[in-house]
Amino acid sequence: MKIFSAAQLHEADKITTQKHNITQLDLMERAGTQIFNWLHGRMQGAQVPVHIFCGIGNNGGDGLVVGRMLHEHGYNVKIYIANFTDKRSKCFLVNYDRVKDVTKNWPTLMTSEEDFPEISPEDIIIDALFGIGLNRPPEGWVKKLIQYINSTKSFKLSIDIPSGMYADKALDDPEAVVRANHTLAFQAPKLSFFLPETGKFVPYFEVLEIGLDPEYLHTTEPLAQIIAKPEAQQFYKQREKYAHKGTYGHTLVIAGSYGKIGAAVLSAKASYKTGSGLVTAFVPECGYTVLQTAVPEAMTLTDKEDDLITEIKLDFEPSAIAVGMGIGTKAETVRALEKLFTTTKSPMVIDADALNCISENKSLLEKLPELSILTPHPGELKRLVGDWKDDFEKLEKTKAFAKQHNVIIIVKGANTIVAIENRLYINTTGNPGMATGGSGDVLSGMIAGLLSQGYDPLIASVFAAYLHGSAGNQATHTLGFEALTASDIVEHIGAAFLELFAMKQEEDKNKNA
Ligand SMILES: NC(=O)C1=CN([C@@H]2O[C@H](COP(=O)(O)OP(=O)(O)OC[C@H]3O[C@@H](n4cnc5c(N)ncnc54)[C@H](OP(=O)(O)O)[C@@H]3O)[C@@H](O)[C@H]2O)[C@@H](O)CC1
Ligand SMILES: [K+]
Repeated sequence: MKIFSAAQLHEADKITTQKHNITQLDLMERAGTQIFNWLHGRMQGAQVPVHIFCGIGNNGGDGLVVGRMLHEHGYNVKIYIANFTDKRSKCFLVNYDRVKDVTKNWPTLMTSEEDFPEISPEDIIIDALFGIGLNRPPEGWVKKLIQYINSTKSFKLSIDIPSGMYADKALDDPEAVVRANHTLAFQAPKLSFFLPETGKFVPYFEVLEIGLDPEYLHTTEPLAQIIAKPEAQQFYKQREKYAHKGTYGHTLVIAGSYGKIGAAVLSAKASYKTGSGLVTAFVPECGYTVLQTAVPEAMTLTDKEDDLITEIKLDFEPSAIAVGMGIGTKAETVRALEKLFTTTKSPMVIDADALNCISENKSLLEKLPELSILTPHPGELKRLVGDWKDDFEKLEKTKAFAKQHNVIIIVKGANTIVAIENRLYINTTGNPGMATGGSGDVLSGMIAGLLSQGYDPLIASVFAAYLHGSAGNQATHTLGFEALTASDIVEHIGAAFLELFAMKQEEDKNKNA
């Protein structure tokens, strides 16, 4: 699924009305009807008081359509217009009149704090104050209204976007955003839903299709793309019946130093569990017995040094390499990395301390093989691309860095984001339990495991991020968040593959029935 900017959504709106010979009002009716259907399906006529707060733009117009339909269906609804300016939109005005046609309970015009209504904790609030047309932070009594809404214990449903938040830029005033329990976004989610500073205002959302012009949506380069189950299903390559272990590549995991050999164990195991035919771990001498015991399937090569990696000597050509987990940043290790980068042709995942080595020795960047995959957490990313003022600038800097150095960057976080050239892919799986030591080592091993099997670097990146989050989600079914460890993620990689097609099998069964 694609994510569009506010400007693109306005453009899509315009093109849809022109090409499909419908009016803006028809589109608003569609949008409002979708929200009404969502509510009606859940409320089933319940007489819970519903308070709809409308602005004077088209988001407010949507609120009026919902209010009219709720009235028509006998719901207990009260509509308020936050009358902060006289510049009401055309569609707002038409729908304002239409409400008056169906009820004597006319909308209340609010012009100051004195007009704020009483709201009980059991009531429902619908927030239609501002949509994607917000162009400055809400101020004065309108900001107070948002804070008043937030102070209630009522369930808050935002239409299209929580009012006070922009679709595609940083918040101006976090005190002036509706803290919605749920958001129903039209046609596509907004980029701000997925970034830490703004996403916290959108704990849950659903997308409602409103039939914007398919050609525009298909051909327009989006701000970002969402990787959810339908996309992940398409990435999967079926294994061949006559395959042998050589068919699925030989992954090399270069990891570990004294006290951090576990990073190599997790990564090597994850490569195997993701389907790599063979896995070799290259570790300092002190890791030999650990590896042979903890991952008997893996072959182990060791450095001449006991406690760190100083020279990577290989006796085979790896199909893919994951390097950096727990290796430290000593000068000898940096030299070993430099040699690796300049001599190897294998696709490569560069993680953790290897990234820190690069940050401290920027000349290494020029030596990276093309389309190497860098997997920084926020601290490592900052050391690579420099500081940022907000999440949106972080993405811009990341994209610029990826383009400049012809690499793929996987920004790890609640929504892991993959950047390549000017494009962004946002992962949707994962959970807070996965913020645990070793989780990243598992991801690196998984990406390399997919690379070894011939997945191209971009697909390996986005698919591994999806499977990694999905494995973490599977693990929570029996463990919850707190008890989840990186080893549990590894143990649930199989379940993540199975889950990928679980629904599809059900659908196929239904189709054949
Ligand atoms: N995408 C689609 O295809 C469809 C979209 N639809 C809906 O339209 C919504 C977008 O509507 P919209 O463009 O009218 O903007 P919206 O947010 O309602 O109003 C903003 C208005 O308020 C003003 N204003 C701005 N900031 C302000 C502030 N801080 N404090 C005070 N005033 C402020 C600003 O005017 P200004 O004062 O700047 O002249 C502007 O006029 C969208 O979210 C969705 O719900 C559906 O109906 C159908 C299909
Ligand atoms: K809203």
